[in-house]
Amino acid sequence: MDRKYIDSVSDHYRPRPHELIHIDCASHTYPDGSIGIHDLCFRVHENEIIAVCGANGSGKSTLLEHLNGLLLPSKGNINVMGQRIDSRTKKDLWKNVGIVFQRSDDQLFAPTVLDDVMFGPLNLGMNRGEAWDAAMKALRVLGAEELINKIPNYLSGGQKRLVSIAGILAMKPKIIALDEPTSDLDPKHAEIIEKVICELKEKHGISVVLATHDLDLAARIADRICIVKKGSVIAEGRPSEIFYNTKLLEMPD
Ligand SMILES: Nc1ncnc2c1ncn2[C@@H]1O[C@H](COP(=O)(O)OP(=O)(O)OP(=O)(O)O)[C@@H](O)[C@H]1O
Repeated sequence: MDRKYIDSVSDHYRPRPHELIHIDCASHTYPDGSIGIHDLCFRVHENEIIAVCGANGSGKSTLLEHLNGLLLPSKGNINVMGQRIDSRTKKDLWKNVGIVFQRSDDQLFAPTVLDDVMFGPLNLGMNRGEAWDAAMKALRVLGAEELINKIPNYLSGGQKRLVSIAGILAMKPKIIALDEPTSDLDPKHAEIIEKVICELKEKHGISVVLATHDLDLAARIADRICIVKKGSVIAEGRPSEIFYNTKLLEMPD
């Protein structure tokens, strides 16, 4: 693995929180031969916010989709809470790891917001009463309960984002991955999403992995930043370690 750029000041001297996900991906190659990620090692610990940052096409979304087994390494392993994930076991992951996609339209399809948010819990085997409770609780956490009877298609971009997050939260996952959660949002909605991400960790003990181009957001809320370049993690550490590393910031794309 080419780790020559990895920041050696990383956090080996800090107490290690419990590891939830460990991805060791020698490569993920798409059917057309494009390499999405390679030589990449990525860990998610209990109760942390990780920001994955990098240029367009650097592999952020590909990495996120490995977190819940939506994609599997062509060569390599994923371990989630001690279980090795393969095509047979990946379904077990879906209740523990939820992904909110970059385009909310990819996720919303039911006739009403409530149906949409209840879909995941019902799919996990909750009865209608339990699914209703889980959906309403998730919508309340996001301050979006007044949207329950709306048609998802007609929501604003910010509302769609909130409902997409609610749909994942209602499944009570331990980890949530958010792909570009604040892109296309006005400052007010971006601020709501930022607050929600912090609360997911602080009040609900959920670990959050976000892929973002917004370095200010990453610096404000992440416990750890991973910089991805051309499919590999080239540096990781606390925001202060990453953003004061001028050598790293001056590296060309
Ligand atoms: N379905 C696919 N088929 C073929 N190649 C793909 C596919 N999805 C992604 N890729 C390729 O994999 C590489 C990584 O793409 P990825 O979408 O993970 O990057 P990203 O960092 O999320 O980009 P962006 O910031 O633009 O969303 C790119 O070269 C991309 O062209």
